[in-house]
Amino acid sequence: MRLIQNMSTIAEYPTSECPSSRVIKIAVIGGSGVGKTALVVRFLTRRFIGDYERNAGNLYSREVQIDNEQVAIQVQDTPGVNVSGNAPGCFNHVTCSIQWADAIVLVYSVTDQCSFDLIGQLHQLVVRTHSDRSSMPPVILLANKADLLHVRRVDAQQGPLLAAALGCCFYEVSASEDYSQVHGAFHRLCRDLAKQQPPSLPSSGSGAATSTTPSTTTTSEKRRSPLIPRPKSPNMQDLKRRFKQALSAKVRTVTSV
Ligand SMILES: Nc1nc2c(ncn2[C@@H]2O[C@H](COP(=O)(O)OP(=O)(O)OP(=O)(O)O)[C@@H](O)[C@H]2O)c(=O)[nH]1
Repeated sequence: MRLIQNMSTIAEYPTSECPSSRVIKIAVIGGSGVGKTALVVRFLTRRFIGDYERNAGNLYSREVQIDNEQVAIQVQDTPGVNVSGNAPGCFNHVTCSIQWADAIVLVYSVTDQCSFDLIGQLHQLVVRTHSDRSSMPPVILLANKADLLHVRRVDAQQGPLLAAALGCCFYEVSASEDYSQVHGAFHRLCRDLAKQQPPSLPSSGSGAATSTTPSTTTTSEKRRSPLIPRPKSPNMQDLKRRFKQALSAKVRTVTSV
C-alpha cells in the first residue's frame, strides 16, 4: 500500500496547472522489451519494478530540481519497435512522440543484438522527423541490462562506437541494479536541455502538442506545429494498477514459499 501511495509522487500536471516555469519533454524509444518502462520508472521513482505488461505508450510527469530550478519533466514511454515490423499505429505513436519531444532517449538492451541493430533506423527516424527544424533535439543512447553479463550479446565497445557515429552521448546502465547510472543519464540530459531553453511562462493546455495560442508558447514550442497531437494522455491509473499487480504477485510468491 505504501508503495502505491508513493507512486502518486509521479505527479501529473495539465500544463496549465504546472507550477514550474519550465517543462522538459523527453521521448524514450527502442526495441521491444529493452527496459524502457523500467528505466523511466526507475528515473522518476528510484524504484525498479520487474513486471510490466507490454507498453502501449504512457506519459509520466514529475517535478525535479535541476541546478536550483524547479523543472517539470514529462517522459513519454513509447511502444517497443520490432525488427520484424510493427503495426502502423506503433510507428505513428513513435513518430508523434519524436515530434512532441524536446529530447530523445534511444534504448537498446545489451542482451539483444536486434535491439542494437534497430538504433540506427530509429536515429534516422529522429533525423527525418526533425528535418524541417533548424536543430535536432538532443539524443542520448542507453545500453540497458548491463547487469546481465552472462547473456550479453552486444560487445561493450559497440555502444560507444555507435554513439560517436550518431553524435550522441552514451551510457551503459542497469535499470534493475543501479539507480545512480540511470539518474545520471536522464539528469544530464535535463540539465543540457534546461541550459538550452530559456525559462518560460507555463504553457497552455497540454503543451506544444495542442497549443493553439502562439502568443503564450515557449521557445521550443514555437518550433513545433500546432497540429502535432500529443502522443498519449497520462495514465496514472494504469501505472497504479500495474504496481498493485506486481505487489500481489510478490505477496503470492512469498506466501507460497
Ligand atoms: N536484469 C534486468 N532486467 C531488466 C532491466 N530493465 C528491464 N528489465 C526487465 O526486462 C523486461 C522488459 O522491461 P520493460 O521495462 O517492460 O521493457 P519495455 O522496453 O518497456 O518493453 P515493451 O513495453 O514491451 O516495449 C522486464 O521483465 C524487466 O524486468 C535491467 O536493467 N536488468
